[in-house]
Amino acid sequence: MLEIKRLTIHSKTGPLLQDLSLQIHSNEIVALIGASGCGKTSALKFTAGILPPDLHPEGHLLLDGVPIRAPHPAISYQPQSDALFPWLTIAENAALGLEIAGLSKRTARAQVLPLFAPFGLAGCEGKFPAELSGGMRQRAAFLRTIVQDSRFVLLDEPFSALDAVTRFRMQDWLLARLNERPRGVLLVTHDLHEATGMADRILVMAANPGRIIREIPVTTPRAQRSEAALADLRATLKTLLLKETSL
Ligand SMILES: Nc1ncnc2c1ncn2[C@@H]1O[C@H](COP(=O)(O)OP(=O)(O)OP(=O)(O)O)[C@@H](O)[C@H]1O
Repeated sequence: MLEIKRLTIHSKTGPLLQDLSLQIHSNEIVALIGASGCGKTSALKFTAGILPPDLHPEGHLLLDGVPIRAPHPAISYQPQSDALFPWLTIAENAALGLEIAGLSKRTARAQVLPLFAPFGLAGCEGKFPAELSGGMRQRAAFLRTIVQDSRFVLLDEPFSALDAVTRFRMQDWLLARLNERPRGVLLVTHDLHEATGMADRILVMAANPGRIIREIPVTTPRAQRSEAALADLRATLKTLLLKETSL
């Protein structure tokens, strides 16, 4: 189990997050939703060990009950921006995490290449990020994260740049993959269909300072998650989010 315990993140202007605690088991998808700016990305960056130096975290990260320091090999992270290196090809970018983990260039490449076709990236292996659409770059970043095969995966709006059909395909691919190889996933999303369709539990955040205000289990089995079956849950989430967001 991966656990964030009593996390407060201080900035120059006050706390961004206040006393946030959450757990992710190694075989579940936990969705994190909340208004823009409530601190979802900051919580993920803390867990990935890449908070900017002007933010000061106070709290604990535990893996199976043992305190760890991030970055940690059991945790991989897909940032909101694709963060691909512009001077590397898509195949080189995708293989980078594996190479950093110690695999040879050749082995890393052999592991990433089979995923290019199912991710709709066949033929893009030798291209540079600037030659791809935003949606293709996002899928390349997803590929780079998923091939690391870590026990825990942090995904920050991983499918936000994809057209509806491609998004469904990637969501289905991820669910099938997790079925084969269970992993713990923390999924930040603004898409209530994505949250209710994919997650085992949904954590709802409020802002100023960022904190979790509700935890809602999604009890409908995945095979039965039709639009109609999830309508009430989405309505509840929408009401909660509207209450917490004043424009
Ligand atoms: N380095 C920083 N210094 C000061 N404040 C920051 C810093 N980074 C982010 N913030 C602020 O922290 C708050 C939370 O930002 P964060 O990106 O975590 O929110 P979010 O919920 O992921 O938003 P979105 O849904 O728009 O991606 C915002 O008000 C943001 O302006």
